[in-house]
Amino acid sequence: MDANILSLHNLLLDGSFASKFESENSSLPTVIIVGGGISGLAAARLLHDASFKVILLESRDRLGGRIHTDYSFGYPVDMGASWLHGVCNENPLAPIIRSLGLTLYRTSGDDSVLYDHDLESYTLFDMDGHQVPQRLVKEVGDIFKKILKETERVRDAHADDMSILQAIGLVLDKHPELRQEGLAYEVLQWYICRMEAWFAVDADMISLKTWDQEHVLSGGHGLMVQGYDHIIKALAKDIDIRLNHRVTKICYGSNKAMVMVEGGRNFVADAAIVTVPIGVLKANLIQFEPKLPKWKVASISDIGVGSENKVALQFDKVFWPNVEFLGIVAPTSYACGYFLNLHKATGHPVLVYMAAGRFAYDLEKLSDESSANFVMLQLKKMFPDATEPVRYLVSRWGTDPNSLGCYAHDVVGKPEDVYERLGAPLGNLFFGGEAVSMEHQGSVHGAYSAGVMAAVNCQRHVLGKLGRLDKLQLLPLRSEIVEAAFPLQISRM
Ligand SMILES: Cc1cc2nc3c(=O)[nH]c(=O)nc-3n(C[C@H](O)[C@H](O)[C@H](O)COP(=O)(O)OP(=O)(O)OC[C@H]3O[C@@H](n4cnc5c(N)ncnc54)[C@H](O)[C@@H]3O)c2cc1C
Repeated sequence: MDANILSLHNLLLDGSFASKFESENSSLPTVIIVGGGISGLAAARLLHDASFKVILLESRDRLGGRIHTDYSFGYPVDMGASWLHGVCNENPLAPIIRSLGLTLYRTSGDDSVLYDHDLESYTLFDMDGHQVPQRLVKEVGDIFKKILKETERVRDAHADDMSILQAIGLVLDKHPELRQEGLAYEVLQWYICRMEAWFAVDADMISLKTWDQEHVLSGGHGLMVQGYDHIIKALAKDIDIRLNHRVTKICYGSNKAMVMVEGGRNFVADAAIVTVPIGVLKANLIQFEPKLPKWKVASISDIGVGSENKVALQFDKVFWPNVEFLGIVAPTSYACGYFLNLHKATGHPVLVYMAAGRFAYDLEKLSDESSANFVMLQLKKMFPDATEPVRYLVSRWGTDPNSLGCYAHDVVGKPEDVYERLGAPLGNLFFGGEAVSMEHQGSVHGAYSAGVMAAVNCQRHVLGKLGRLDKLQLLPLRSEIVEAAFPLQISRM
């Protein structure tokens, strides 16, 4: 018997059918969306605008997921995503950003070896607080580029994948002239630290085969000056959203989908779209009935997830130089650190310390106060006269049960088709979320596109079942958003 029917049958038998279901007494096609991040909201928006009845279930008491704009400093500070990667009209988020009139502060142009920053936008310090000469920063940056270029030869020479750290080791064995010593070695470690931040894992976990294979959108990288959550609010307008609804079980198949939440309430619809983070899927926090097939389970375990955390410090006055990034170099990439200077982009006296990979997980072992103290020690190395922060915020993306990591990455030796398998629908169950994005995992625009794609596939499936395919509507957004013709507003002071 179909698992859905079996579940319904069991509920009828124990007499709890009527009380347990929030049944949709409507002739409209119905879809339940699990997760209220950008991906779930993009899916909800599309289906709502296509006249579907949509219910979005979100476990937290807020929307946005890994987009979290905090206002407790009195102005927006993004504790999750903060950059638009690809400041160009091809970015699927560009129409919404334009229509909302949001400003972007561009921190790098195309092809920066630091991904989201230009080489010259940094001021680096050594562990004793001495500023690293800018000439050295630039020279080592160019050497780092050469080393990375040489890793392409290592890739060509080896059929099996290896970590980028291993490949860098092989390059330095073959080209001892590229080896660095003393302060230059520490600056090189700092570049590796920045690379680790992009993937949110340490260099021994970054895949040599795929690290540079992403088709990065053009236009460089821009900070969302007014905060990312304006996009969330715009997408959420008029959607039936149920906060504090943690989904524990999803029954799917060929007829109805049934979604159960903590506390025993159930929701039934024609289909469901799951957009919870890959970390949540990995931890089996949601039970599926029937069980997910082996190939789907394997895709979940074959996709990696890393962590990144931020400690945002608000000061009463600015005591640091007017550069975009302040960094500390150290003998290992683990011990290197850096601060994003929000003052440069927003005018607010805020520094955001960013930690990635194993260090991000280790930081979560500390209390908020200890994290802030640790970060202040780093800052005081650079600026002995640094004042104490007025307020601070600390993220915990790695251990928060609603995220369990920051975003997906390719593991070393990644099987070819993991993302296709993760995204493949199962009957009336569809998968969205950043990890499903074929080309842009780990990004807001990738998550958005994955949500749109899941909604389009879901819409086709449901209308096909109802014999109403003529009603298929592929418009990804409300027409007033799509038609907004303002240019992207980009600045760099
Ligand atoms: C620190 C950090 C920095 C980042 N920086 C950038 C950046 O600068 N630029 C960029 O493009 N990307 C960045 N990213 C990545 C980007 O934030 C994500 O790729 C994107 O926001 C993911 O969206 P999503 O909808 O797929 O997932 P999420 O936003 O995580 O949404 C999933 C939702 O599901 C909910 N949920 C979980 N479990 C359940 C359950 N059982 N039942 C119901 N709901 C549940 C969660 O609460 C969450 O709201 C960053 C991420 C982090 C953590």
